[in-house]
Amino acid sequence: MTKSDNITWQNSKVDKDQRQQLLGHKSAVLWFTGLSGSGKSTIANEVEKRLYENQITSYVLDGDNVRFGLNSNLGFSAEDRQENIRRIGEVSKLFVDAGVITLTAFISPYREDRDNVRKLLATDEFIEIFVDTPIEVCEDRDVKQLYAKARRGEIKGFTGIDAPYEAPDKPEITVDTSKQPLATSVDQIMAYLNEHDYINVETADEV
Ligand SMILES: Nc1ncnc2c1ncn2[C@@H]1O[C@H](COP(=O)(O)OS(=O)(=O)O)[C@@H](OP(=O)(O)O)[C@H]1O
Ligand SMILES: Nc1ncnc2c1ncn2[C@@H]1O[C@H](COP(=O)(O)OP(=O)(O)O)[C@@H](O)[C@H]1O
Repeated sequence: MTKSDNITWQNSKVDKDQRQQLLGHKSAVLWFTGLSGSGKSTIANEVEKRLYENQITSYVLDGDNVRFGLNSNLGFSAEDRQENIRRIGEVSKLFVDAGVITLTAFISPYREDRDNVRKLLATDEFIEIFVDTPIEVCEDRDVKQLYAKARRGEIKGFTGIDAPYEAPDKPEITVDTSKQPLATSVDQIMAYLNEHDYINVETADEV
């Protein structure tokens, strides 16, 4: 649905398949979801590094960073989170069309919002990665001291404390950073990409 009248879709002369051929690998979104502090950014950035070292074009869209720019007019109400994820879904689709392996690190707490992004893309272009780290571990880490603030009532509607997190039903990949080291999660994701023919990387490197 669009608010604008009198707009026409403009076809390009170079298509996604050609861009993928040029880059030498398929494109897709690696959609990380999980609580604040679960490890989304850490893993996404390490996977990006590993892909780069293997000459694979990738890009990380990160919750905090995108909220400084594109989504600076959005807060943390359910409606704003929905719009946040909708926009990131659309941006991810553009990146995938450009041939890039796109990694997104957003809490994306609502199942319906994530499923709407899945619907925007082809079946094999959306890879949901559930960073299933228990809240006790996230809260214990409290990287940004936000859980402490939320417990003191200084932040309202904090995910996992007084705002919901809906876990995925059937994520393509699940990692629990309280049970496995960073390198194992990175290997697991690289292996998935290799096994499903997104990339063709000979051996796993050290993280
Ligand atoms: N109320 C509330 N709830 C959850 N998180 C909060 C909140 N306020 C600020 N923050 C900080 O914002 C980061 C989450 O932004 P996202 O864009 O990923 O959130 S969402 O997907 O729209 O739910 C999140 O970053 P991460 O820790 O990287 O997940 C927090 O640092
Ligand atoms: N096995 C692990 N995998 C990923 N992160 C880990 C692990 N163990 C500890 N951490 C730490 O947990 C924190 C996760 O923070 P971050 O990646 O910013 O999470 P998120 O993006 O989900 O908010 C980082 O400080 C990271 O160093």
